[in-house]
Amino acid sequence: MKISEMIKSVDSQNQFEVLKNTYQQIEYSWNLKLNLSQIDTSKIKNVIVTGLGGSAIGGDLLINFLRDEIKYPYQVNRNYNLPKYANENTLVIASSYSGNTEETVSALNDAIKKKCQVVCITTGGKIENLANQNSIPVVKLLKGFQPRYALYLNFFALLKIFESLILIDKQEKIVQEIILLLKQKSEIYSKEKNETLNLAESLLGHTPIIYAVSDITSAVACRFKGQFNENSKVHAFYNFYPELDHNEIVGWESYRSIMNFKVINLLDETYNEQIKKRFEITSKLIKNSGAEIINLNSSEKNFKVRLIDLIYLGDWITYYLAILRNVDPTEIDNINFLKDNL
Ligand SMILES: O=P(O)(O)OC[C@H]1O[C@H](O)[C@H](O)[C@@H](O)[C@@H]1O
Repeated sequence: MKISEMIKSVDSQNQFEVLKNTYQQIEYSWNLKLNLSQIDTSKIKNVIVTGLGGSAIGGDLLINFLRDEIKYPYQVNRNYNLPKYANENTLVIASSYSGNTEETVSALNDAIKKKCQVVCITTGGKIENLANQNSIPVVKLLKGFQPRYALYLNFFALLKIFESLILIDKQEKIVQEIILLLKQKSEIYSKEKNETLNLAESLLGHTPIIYAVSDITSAVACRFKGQFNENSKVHAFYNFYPELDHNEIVGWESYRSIMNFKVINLLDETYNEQIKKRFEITSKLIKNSGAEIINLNSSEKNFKVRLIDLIYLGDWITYYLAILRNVDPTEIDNINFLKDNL
């Protein structure tokens, strides 16, 4: 059966179109007119982004994206409460696409209690209500997406907040480059035959293990894993160099091919030379133990563009893996069951 026919029969909410139009999410968020006059930038000493799932990954991605630019201690919080140090000198960005994720609502309440300076990113829900009641600025996202498919809305809104508060330099040029790239890639990846579909085919029947590098490509690995879980409904695991060379590498000694792992190395030219060697040596050991490896990298010139290029690549691979496995890339039954029973 042709892939376009398979898509018609399993993709209930047309995520194919959502993926194709991803660049429009960036345009939307980047063109937002923000009013953040309540925030006193001179008081900010540290920043916390609080959220879960796709909304937390937006926060993680900022660490990778701005790794040479953020001048403040910065943390992503994925829990009901904020860390003890949060106070009036903390900028808290509460990020929830739906506005109803209970951990984020609770963390927002904590931020209000601790008198932090707060900005919310959401489409509405409880987060928007709480923000309105407490005169907190809200950056409103476009409605109608599954939260994880709205990562680009979320991430570029976050970036815009940083830029508007002059916590970082202007990002205009790079954002326009990214928009252009995703426009081009969307044409390629939506073709009947394309590399993301081939990669998905090569992963059928395997458990992906994604390896990246701390603080450089770590958010991309986390995104890949989450998308394999939620879109393709498979287990996936991720880890980072150099840490994995101090523990996980030993686990490969007892690997058996029946386990069907497939390693995805996320490579980048900016990695430290020793890190590159670590990838080579560790990959040799993995191959010797019987597992296959897929090397992925982006050939774009700019590091920030490469990061988004890889994220977009992963979004398509995990989407096609869902289609090939005949599972709906929208449905997340176990998460719904859990939420109904909490
Ligand atoms: O961004 P939010 O609406 O707070 O959602 C946060 C997360 O919640 C759920 O568990 C979804 O399945 C995830 O895909 C989502 O990223």
